[in-house]
Amino acid sequence: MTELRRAAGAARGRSSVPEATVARLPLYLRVLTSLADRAVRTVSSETLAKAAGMTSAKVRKDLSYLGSYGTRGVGYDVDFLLGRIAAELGLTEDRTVVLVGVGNLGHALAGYAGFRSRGFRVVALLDVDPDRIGESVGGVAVSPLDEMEALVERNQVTIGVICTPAAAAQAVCDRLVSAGITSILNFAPIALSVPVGVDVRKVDLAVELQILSFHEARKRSAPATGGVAAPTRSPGRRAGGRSGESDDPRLAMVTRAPTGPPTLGTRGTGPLVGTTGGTSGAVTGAVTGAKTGGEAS
Ligand SMILES: NC(=O)c1ccc[n+]([C@@H]2O[C@H](COP(=O)([O-])OP(=O)(O)OC[C@H]3O[C@@H](n4cnc5c(N)ncnc54)[C@H](O)[C@@H]3O)[C@@H](O)[C@H]2O)c1
Repeated sequence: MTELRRAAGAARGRSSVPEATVARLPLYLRVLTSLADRAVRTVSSETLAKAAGMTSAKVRKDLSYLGSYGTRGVGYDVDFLLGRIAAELGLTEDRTVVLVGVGNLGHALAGYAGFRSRGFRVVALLDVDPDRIGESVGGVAVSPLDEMEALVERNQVTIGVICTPAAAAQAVCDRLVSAGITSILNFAPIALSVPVGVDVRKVDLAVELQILSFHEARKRSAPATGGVAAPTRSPGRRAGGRSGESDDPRLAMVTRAPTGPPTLGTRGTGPLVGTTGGTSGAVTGAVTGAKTGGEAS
């Protein structure tokens, strides 16, 4: 706890950290958490890089933004680094979440234990279907949509998850924003409009599959040597480490054709492949970049 307080204090005085680095912090957090669980006290940038699927140079650069330079020959203090990253990501306090639309997807998400273990507490489930009201999912009872405002206020919720059909999503979003929600995770296949100051992230697994399909197609059309397509390598293990390396951790777990695809969208806004570090498990990949006052397409 002292470690966390120290880290939170340091975070308050921080300079701005690049968005690409912020996107990689959940990956480091996951690796460090696993090391801490095994009572590992220090870690080298090389070990961290290998586990997170990127180069050690990038790890060192990223961590330098947090004021963590490590000790030569020793590495980084795992607990301290955990605290710094948690502070940077605002994870030193639990976040409450409201989920709207408790159908197939909403059920799966609401019952996902990984949210709580990472500091996200689903405190309210909302739906319009009278048959769902009162049902308990993950220990939380489904409430009527009409109770949204009261539940958001009572639980000081700032994050909303939308799992409704697309046709209902914008209205639900507007209502969430009016109720005080300032961050939205949208699963509905629709681009949401939100006022400035509200962040939206969109998850679309179909986009992920389409991108995997793209890579499958490229693998097949890649020039074969002796009848075998050239091997693909993960960015983190690429010799030299630089060529084709992405700043986005969502690409870190993807094997790609050696030449890499042409632009698949603007970094941070386009569809990217892989597993998002902060949302692995029930929510994987397909998270488009967050934008203040609008949704990435
Ligand atoms: N992003 C992805 O990768 C992904 C994957 C699967 C589904 N989806 C999308 O997620 C959404 C939910 O899919 P599903 O399979 O769970 O559908 P579903 O029909 O099983 O569930 C939708 C739920 O939303 C509720 N609902 C409808 N209108 C509402 C409103 N105005 N307010 C509150 N609740 C409302 C319904 O009563 C229902 O319980 C859909 O938009 C679907 O396209 C996205």
